Amino acid sequence: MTVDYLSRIGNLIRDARKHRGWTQTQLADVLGTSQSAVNRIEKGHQNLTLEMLARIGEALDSEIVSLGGGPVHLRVVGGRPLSGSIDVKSSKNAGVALLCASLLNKGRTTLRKVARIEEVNRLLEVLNSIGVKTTWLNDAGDLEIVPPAHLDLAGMDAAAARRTRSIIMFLGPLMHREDTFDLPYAGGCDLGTRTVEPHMAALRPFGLEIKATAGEYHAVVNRAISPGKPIVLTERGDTVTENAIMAAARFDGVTVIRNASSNYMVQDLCFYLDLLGVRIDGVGSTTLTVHGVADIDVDVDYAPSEDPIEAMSLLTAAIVTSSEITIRRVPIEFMEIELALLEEMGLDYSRTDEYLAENGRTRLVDLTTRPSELHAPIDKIHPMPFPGLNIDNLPFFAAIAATATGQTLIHDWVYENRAIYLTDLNKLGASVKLLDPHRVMVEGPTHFSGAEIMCPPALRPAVVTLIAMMAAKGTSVLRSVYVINRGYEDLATRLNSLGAQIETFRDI
Ligand SMILES: CC(=O)N[C@H]1[C@@H](OP(=O)(O)OP(=O)(O)OC[C@H]2O[C@@H](n3ccc(=O)[nH]c3=O)[C@H](O)[C@@H]2O)O[C@H](CO)[C@@H](O)[C@@H]1O
Ligand SMILES: C=C(OP(=O)(O)O)C(=O)O
Repeated sequence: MTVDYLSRIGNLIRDARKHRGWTQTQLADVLGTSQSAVNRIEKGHQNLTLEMLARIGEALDSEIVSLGGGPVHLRVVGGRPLSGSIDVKSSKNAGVALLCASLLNKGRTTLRKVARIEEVNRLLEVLNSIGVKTTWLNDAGDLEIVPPAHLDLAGMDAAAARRTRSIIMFLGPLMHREDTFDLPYAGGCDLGTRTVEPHMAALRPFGLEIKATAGEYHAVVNRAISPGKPIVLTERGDTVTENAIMAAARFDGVTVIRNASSNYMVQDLCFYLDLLGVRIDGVGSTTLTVHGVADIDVDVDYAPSEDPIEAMSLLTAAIVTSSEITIRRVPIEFMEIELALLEEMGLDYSRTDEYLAENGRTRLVDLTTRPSELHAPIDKIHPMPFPGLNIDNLPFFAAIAATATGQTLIHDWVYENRAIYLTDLNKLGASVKLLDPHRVMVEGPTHFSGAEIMCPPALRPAVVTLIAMMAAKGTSVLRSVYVINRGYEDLATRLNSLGAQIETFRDI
């Protein structure tokens, strides 16, 4: 290996170790070596065997290099303006909720234009392993789901289940089918600890008791227990609301859920359940009244709405590359605050009149961006449960703030371990200062320049890094991008259709 290659690998190992939150000593302990050896490796001063590389990759849960069949990387030639139009795809978060909700129905569910993303693939693997028949009907992403009379829960593909957090949404539907069942712990992005306690509290009034031991949730349903009063969620979380709704959907009675999330994926779930005969009053508000039905056996066809987070991602790509593009099919109700803030920062754009999504409910517009001189907002930027600036859209403001003149404070109060990944933008020439685990100060404007970076193990920060690379002069490499494919379908190809130059590659 040449010295240059060794130092590149060393940098990737250092990034992967830091993403894990480990010190050099912690990594050394796992590898059975010394801290000084790890230090030499990271500096590129140590020859490495392939075996050692594989052990490091395993320890850090991040394949540093691989031979064929391994992780996918992206090579980005930046500094190219974008042009043309692009359609927003349906959302990951409605997609996964509806896959879980299909378990409430004995009949066939057909979902239209489901985003073909890794998160969906993992859930399909889980569903198939327990006996659910799923078929992609065409290239448009129409998906047919036919549940079996009896689920084979013992056959569950635990490895696939552990790679998603969405598996947590099996709790609500499964409690109607089984008296006892086990589920692997929910996984997903590395964003710090994400509690499941609110899920347990929301489902307890329906008689579901969950014990967590040895990497599994053990669920027992006591059918003598039913909610006698409104269920008050302790957090206005999206998946916890969905679990409560799915528990209520087949509870033979009326359930009131307060402090419910009214976010986009919750609305899609309610619209789907409506087609199944479950009436839900208050959709779009924080009090939902669910009129459950004990048995659901309906052949149903539903088209989940477009993804506001993908819309924000595309908008960010346009802003940081100073481009004029049209983003079609933007679910405007879930982007209004983001757009209001961007207007305040000086974004010049236009929008069409509203039209309806295929679900007949969600309001869409097309947005056309124009190159703009942005300035930092006066106040800090922070997310809130809907209606607020979307929690998943917050990271995009780091890249936008980096192109704006002045200092922007971004406060990510929600996730314990997400703001830190935004400092990866510094490798591309930005000035992002981590003030504490939840706040970063971004100083712009930035002239991004290319770099090789290990993908942060969190979806949105990873896409923010990719987008900054599109604005960076020169060539960048983003390594191990599974996490991006978890939430975006064919992102590189679709950005290329707008004029980006992103090549997908693997190691030899
Ligand atoms: C499959 C899916 O739909 N995933 C979304 C869902 O995950 P999900 O619903 O699983 O989100 P979590 O329950 O993990 O909530 C995210 C974090 O926010 C905190 N929290 C949330 C609400 C609240 O009122 N107070 C509070 O403190 C939670 O403690 C947690 O730390 O919602 C998240 C927050 O919008 C999004 O990032 C995810 O994309
Ligand atoms: C955190 C996210 O999703 P998940 O709940 O799937 O981890 C996200 O979409 O940014």
